[in-house]
Order: sequence, then C-alpha cells, then structure tokens
Amino acid sequence: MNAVKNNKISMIGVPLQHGADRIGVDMGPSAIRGSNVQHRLEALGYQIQDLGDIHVNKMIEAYAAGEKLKHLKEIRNVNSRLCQVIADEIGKGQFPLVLGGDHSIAIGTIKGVLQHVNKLGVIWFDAHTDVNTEETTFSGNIHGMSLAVALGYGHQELVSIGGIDKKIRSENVVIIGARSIDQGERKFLKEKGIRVFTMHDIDRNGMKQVMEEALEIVTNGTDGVHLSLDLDGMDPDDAPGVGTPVSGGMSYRESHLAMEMLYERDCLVSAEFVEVNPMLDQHNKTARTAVELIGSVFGERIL
Ligand SMILES: NC(=[NH2+])NCCC[C@H](N)C(=O)O
Ligand SMILES: [Mn+2]
Ligand SMILES: [Mn+2]
Repeated sequence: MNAVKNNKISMIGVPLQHGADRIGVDMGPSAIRGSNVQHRLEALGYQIQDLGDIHVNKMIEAYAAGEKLKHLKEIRNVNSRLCQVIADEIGKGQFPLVLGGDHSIAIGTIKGVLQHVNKLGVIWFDAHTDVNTEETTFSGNIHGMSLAVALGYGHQELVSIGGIDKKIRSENVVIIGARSIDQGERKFLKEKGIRVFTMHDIDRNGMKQVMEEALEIVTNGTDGVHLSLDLDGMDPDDAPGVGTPVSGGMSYRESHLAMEMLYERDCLVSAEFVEVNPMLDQHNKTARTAVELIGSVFGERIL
C-alpha cells in the first residue's frame, strides 16, 4: 500500500464549516497552506501535488430551520465529492493529505480510502469521540458524528456515501486524547468495544506507552492506517484556534511524539488535519502547529 514513505502526496483542501457551530473553520485549508506546508514536505523529499479545494457551497444560514442534522445535504454532497477524489488519488498511487475544514470531512476521506483498503485501521486524535448519531446528538452538528458514520452508524444519507458496505470495524479503531464525551457516546463506545485512550491514560502511562498500544491495535490484521487528527485534541494553550476547545489536552511534545512514532511504524495510507479555525486563532498558531505536526508525521526529526 501507499505507506507514508512512498514519496508522492496529494494535498486536498476541504473548506467545509457546515458541520460545526463556530464559523471560520472553512478558512483552515488556506491557513495551513499559508504556513508553508508544501515547502516543509518538499524539504523532506516528497513530491507534492496540491489539488486545491473541494467545492463547497457558501453557508447561507447558520441554522437551517427544522433540521435535526444541520446542513445534512451540503455535508453529504461535499463528502461524496471528497470520497471520489480520495479514491482516485489512491488509485494513482498517491498518498492523500486532507486539510480541513470541520471534522465531518472524515466521512468522505475514510469512505474514499475504503474503496481501496478493505481492512483499515483508524487513529482518531481528538478531545471528543465524534460517535454521536441522529438519536444521541445534543447539538445536531455533524462533526460530532463522523466516526460513528465511518463505522456504519448514523443517517442513511451519510452512511451510504461510497457504498453502505464500506465501513471500518470497531476493533480497528483507537481514539486518543478524549476528555469530553457525551452520554450517548459513552454507551456507543462501550457497546461497540472501541478502545479509547483518554487524557487519564496519557497522564498515567505516558504517550509512549499509549502509542505503542494504539499502534498495535490499529495495525493488527489491517492493510493500512488512516490518521484523523482534530487539532482540539491538543491543549488549547498550544492550539487555541478551534471551535470546541476543551482544557487539559495533549501537550505540544506529546503530540509530536505520537506523530514521530506513527512515522516510525510506517503504516499510514492517508491523513487529515481538521478543525483549524483561523478566526478563533492567535496569530495563526494553530495552523502553524498543524504544519509542524504534519512535518513530524512525514519524518521530520529534531536531530
Ligand atoms: N469534531 C469536533 N470538534 N466535534 C465536537 C463534538 C462536540 C459534541 N460532542 C457534539 O456532538 O456536538
Ligand atoms: Mn474535537
Ligand atoms: Mn473531532
């Protein structure tokens, strides 16, 4: 498969904000590009093709009246297009690097990868667990549902993207950094047996041990691993430009260690960096941090 050490990367921006409440996350891809992600990767010896942004229609009203799942139609359309692009790029032997955009774009990315990789491991780096469904959501925000959809649970319009049979298995998923889990999500995680490494586990055992265990789970019996990294997994001191910040997150160093260990394992087939919101950021710190993490996941080292 197209493990990360294959040196051809396709960069795809998805300026979607319809899945989140705070406007501005649609500017994430430009903030990340503007922080020189391409040069950074080229310096590491990669060939980058920037495919530009997936088309997203403007958000006309923040709350579409009477909709339980906010902006379902546009989110479905954008993710269907994204799914197709990801599938095409992997088909050409490219490694897809997706820049968000709110976390609902994980639906399109993962569904696209699943067109080629049947048994896909997923590392979900996040303060949240994003396993709400239409039944459990308090907010109606689809960025809080994308992992459930990738597992095959949720609204039909979303689950059917790229084919209803294309889904990840709960035993191949780990969530790292969680510290804000809704009531319905707790039940879901327990029922499906999804392994969650919470901040408590990171505090207690350290990131090194957490990543060793996590990598074992996601690589065991799979043909590749997808990294879905929500910047709010990090502590808001290090990544303030996110729409749903939760204090007590992963530190700058812990996050880099996780990325470095992922690179060493050479198991990634795709990656996405989401929820960078320049309107809420401080001097572009969060976009810059995202680019630094991208550097580490693609092999940058201190020495
Ligand atoms: N990708 C994210 N930032 N998700 C935040 C989700 C927050 C909350 N659990 C919700 O469903 O609305
Ligand atoms: Mn989150
Ligand atoms: Mn998330």
